Amino acid sequence: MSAPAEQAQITLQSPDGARATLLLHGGQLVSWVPAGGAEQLYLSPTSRYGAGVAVRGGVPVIFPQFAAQGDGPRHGVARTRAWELVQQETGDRDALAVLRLQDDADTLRAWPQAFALELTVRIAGRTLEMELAVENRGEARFAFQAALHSYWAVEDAARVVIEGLQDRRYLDSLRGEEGVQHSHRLELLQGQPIDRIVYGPAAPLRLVGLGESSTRRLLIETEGFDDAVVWNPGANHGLADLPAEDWRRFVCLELAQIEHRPVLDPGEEWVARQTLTCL
Ligand SMILES: O=P(O)(O)OC[C@H]1O[C@@H](O)[C@H](O)[C@@H](O)[C@@H]1O
Repeated sequence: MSAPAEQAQITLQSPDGARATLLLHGGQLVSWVPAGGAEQLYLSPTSRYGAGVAVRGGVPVIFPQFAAQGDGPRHGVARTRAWELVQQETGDRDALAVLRLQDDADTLRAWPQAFALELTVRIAGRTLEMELAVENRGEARFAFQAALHSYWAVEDAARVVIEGLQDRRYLDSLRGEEGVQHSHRLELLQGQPIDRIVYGPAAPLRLVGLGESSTRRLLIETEGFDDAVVWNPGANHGLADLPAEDWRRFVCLELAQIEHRPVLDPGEEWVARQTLTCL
């Protein structure tokens, strides 16, 4: 599914054939096709678009608040605003774009801090790199949360296994209970919702989709993000911007900074990355 043509978008194509599409709205990556591969991101065909709206799918940028863990808009102010393109380049082996968002009268009403975000997206071969930089451009210290809320396309969410979260403490956001995952593999339950914040996940993580004809493996590595979120709304989701059956079509595995909020003094910057490799 691609975003409507009237949405302002940037297309990246590396010489080896990898492709990606970013919307200026939300600075949101909505498509990544590695060289010789298939679409890796889920984008809801019934997503809404427009000012102030969150697009359902791709990789929304969550900042400065995760979910309802603060007084501001749910999942923050970055995913519902227009970003600007500040750089786009095609190299010998890669293609990249840098998008920027900074505070304005609207964001200051929602969160009274002067900030700048820069998102760098680079594709090459079967790899995608996303770097998020947060800068304090104001005169007061601030703390924040952030996440790259990635919707990975899968054949069947009920047949997905996530590896690499073993022995990690997690918060089950549906039950409000903490637990520890002991097993090496987290298997998603048939049609049941899952919503977990996993603290201090091991890197790398692996998302394994057991398809009818083949097994798909995505390797997820991070520098700078301490947490991960696993989310799927399950069969009875009731989400207006998601077709009833499409809970099967994706799993959100998001790298995030939730438990320990980075604190930035005026002029300071925080940077974190996620690198995906389609195995
Ligand atoms: O519907 P939203 O605001 O995009 O949020 C989707 C999901 O995002 C996940 O990151 C949260 O862990 C879930 O609790 C939430 O339901």
